[in-house]
Amino acid sequence: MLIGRQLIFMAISLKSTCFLQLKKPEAGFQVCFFPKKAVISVKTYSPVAAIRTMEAVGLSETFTRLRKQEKVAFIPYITAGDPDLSTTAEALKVLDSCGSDIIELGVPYSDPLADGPVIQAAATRSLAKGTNLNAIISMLKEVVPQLSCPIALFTYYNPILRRGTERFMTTIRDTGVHGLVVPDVPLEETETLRTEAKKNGIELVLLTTPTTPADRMKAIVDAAEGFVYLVSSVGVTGARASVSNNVQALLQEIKEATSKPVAVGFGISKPEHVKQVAGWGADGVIVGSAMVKLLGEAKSPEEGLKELENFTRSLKAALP
Ligand SMILES: O=P(O)(O)OC[C@@H](O)[C@@H](O)c1c[nH]c2ccccc12
Repeated sequence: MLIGRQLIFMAISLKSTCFLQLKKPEAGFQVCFFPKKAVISVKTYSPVAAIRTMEAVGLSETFTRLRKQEKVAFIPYITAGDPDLSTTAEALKVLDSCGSDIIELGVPYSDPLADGPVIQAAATRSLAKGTNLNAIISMLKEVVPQLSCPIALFTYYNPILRRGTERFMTTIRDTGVHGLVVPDVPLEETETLRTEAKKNGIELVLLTTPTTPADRMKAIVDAAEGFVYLVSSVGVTGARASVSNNVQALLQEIKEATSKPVAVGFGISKPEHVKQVAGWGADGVIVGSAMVKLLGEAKSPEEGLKELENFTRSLKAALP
């Protein structure tokens, strides 16, 4: 039997035990082996993905799986290095184990023009601690293999520019990152980013806002990978008392233009918000500032992690 590239396998089922013989196991295939169930699962890898060691699948595939189960993705955002990188590592594990479907991890930046006071303050604290991209990368190399959900790295363009797009993409690919969100690059300027991201198996998420004109929104959703990020309201990030009713109509408009998954972010901070947005037909909900605040303002990292866990569980419980 021929699957993908050169894999030829022979399965011999002996009562309840399966044996697989791989002619070319080094060619980038993973074989899952279930001794008691006589089930053979063969996961094909592209050569790029073969570098990865963790189990998580990419962003689009995560949404495909969730859609089949009629579930809505829960996507928390935290800023790397606040209060410190070892707490971020623990926070990623906590968020993963509480059922997050994708985690958006922010690279702190000195001029975060789309961020409100909470994430700005988190970035400032993180930078003051000396957090930089190299340190984030080393942390991710250790932690990503322990996570079952994919990571979408969030960064303003400057750190990419400094490193060079090509090198940036190969570096994040090697850590096992699956997606990328860059809020300050307009669609017209994303070509190089998209090409390099694609080469490295990274899905580049694009954002649309309530003030994006219809034909521009269409161009954005056509080019978006992983998912479309619907910014719920104009302005900057930060918890709000309610989610704008306008989001329902915006979701409908986007869904008429694309079958790609759409996740809503900005201002979502309570279980009621999460429930409401899911009820309006979103494929995912993104919660940032409310998470960042818990971690950044806790009396100790341990307390912050505990609060993060409780909060994540309460938001998850509000989703179908
Ligand atoms: O913080 P909020 O309002 O919950 O929004 C999500 C958000 O934090 C995250 O996706 C994000 C953080 N910084 C951003 C800048 C632009 C767009 C999105 C973001």
